[in-house]
Amino acid sequence: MDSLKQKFAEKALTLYKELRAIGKEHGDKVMGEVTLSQITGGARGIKMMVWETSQLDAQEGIRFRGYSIPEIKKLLPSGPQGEPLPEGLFWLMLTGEIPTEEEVNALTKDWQSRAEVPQQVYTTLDSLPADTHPMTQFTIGIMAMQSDSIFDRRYAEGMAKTDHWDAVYEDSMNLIARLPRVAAYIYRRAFKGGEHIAPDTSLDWSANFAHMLGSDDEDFRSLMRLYLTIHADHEGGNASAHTVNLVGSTLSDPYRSFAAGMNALAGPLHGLANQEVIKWIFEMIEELGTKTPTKEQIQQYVQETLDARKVIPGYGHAVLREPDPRFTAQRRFAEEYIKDSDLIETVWKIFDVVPPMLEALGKVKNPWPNVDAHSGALLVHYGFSEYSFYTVLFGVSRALGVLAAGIWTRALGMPLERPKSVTSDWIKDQLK
Ligand SMILES: CC(=O)SCCNC(=O)CCNC(=O)[C@H](O)C(C)(C)COP(=O)(O)OP(=O)(O)OC[C@H]1O[C@@H](n2cnc3c(N)ncnc32)[C@H](O)[C@@H]1OP(=O)(O)O
Ligand SMILES: O=C([O-])CC(=O)C(=O)O
Repeated sequence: MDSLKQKFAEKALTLYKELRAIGKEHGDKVMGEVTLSQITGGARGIKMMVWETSQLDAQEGIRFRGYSIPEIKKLLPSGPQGEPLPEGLFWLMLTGEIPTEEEVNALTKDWQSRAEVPQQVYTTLDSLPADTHPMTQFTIGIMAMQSDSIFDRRYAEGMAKTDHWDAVYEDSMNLIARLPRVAAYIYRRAFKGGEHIAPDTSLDWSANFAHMLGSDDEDFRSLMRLYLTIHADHEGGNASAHTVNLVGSTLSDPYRSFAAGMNALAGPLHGLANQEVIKWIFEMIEELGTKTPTKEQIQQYVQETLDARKVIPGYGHAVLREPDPRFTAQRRFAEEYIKDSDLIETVWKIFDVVPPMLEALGKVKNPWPNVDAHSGALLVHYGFSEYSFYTVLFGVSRALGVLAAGIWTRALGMPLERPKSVTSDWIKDQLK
């Protein structure tokens, strides 16, 4: 057994026993109550699952195993310019421990050894029109690998419940190892005439992904390390993570549950907002006829969007009530690495203009930017302006969190997820 799996197995067994005992002794303890507006309002704030890998605070933002983004940046093993390696975050999410450089290097090598993508994935992708949305290609590519599922095969062979986590671990590691190759293949066939770039196995997971996309720029590698780290996990209730959890709870294997989650990420109110943001900015620049719009011009354009009864993409959040620390981390990156970008200046001006306008509407609970408000402008700076691809990048990162959490969920023996729905008549009856 590799050292990560060994370490995880020890921790998971201890927590499994602990949770069982807690459940037995305190199972009836009331942990909250549910209001009518929560039932009709998208289940905001209802606690209904255990998610070990991260927890979100409305003010502070995400903490991975207790560590904030600035702490992660300081503590995790990093690339040459100091940006954290996502391999380290994956290790942390599975074990609760900050890994050593040696441990992270071993994980990089482990993923390299699993990264070969079966030929049928490329054949399947090649059969699709090249202009099929990259997120559609991504989920089809993932599903084309499903026949390789170790969980699926072992389940059919009669695997014991206590071994489920082990098979999910193997599938998850294989998926994470392969996803950059699948994603880069989609990018190059959709936008670079099918001229593919062979992997460079001397590089870490992020730098190799950057390389296969078409860039060996050291700054872009750093951006990818940061990007793939900060998008990885956002506790369990967000739409993509929750979908993975729900589908996985039926013992559908990691390929199927992850593909399902990616279809949730592809919605414009969730991960696809990253493409919507840059599309909205490009349209604004075109309409105004200037790459350096003033705050007054931006204000006017925001008003037009609101008047057309559309949302301002990249702003607002279901949980956060302060600027997203993932937005701030990207801003800091831009301040450090990028000088004189009109587009990034525009993103910052939008940040000055939008919040008071949303606040003035009197209904928006969070007027601040989320992670998607900044990411596109950074990618455009490094030459990646094909914004329909952006959510695939998000998905590659999100795999780290949802698959790590999925391993935990199986190790803790969590049951089939099945919350309760009610009819409007039932609600009216309750109010009588
Ligand atoms: C990675 C991520 O998923 S981060 C989120 C990415 N999504 C976006 O950026 C899309 C734009 N933002 C939004 O649509 C929302 O803020 C969401 C979907 C993120 C959160 O939705 P909710 O939790 O329902 O937000 P909230 O409770 O504040 O919504 C109340 C009202 O404000 C509106 N509102 C919220 N955000 C915005 C916005 N950015 N622009 C305009 N109106 C907004 C809602 O549409 C809703 O209007 P309604 O009552 O007329 O239907
Ligand atoms: O937490 C949410 O609801 C959405 C989000 O920011 C994410 O999934 O990264």
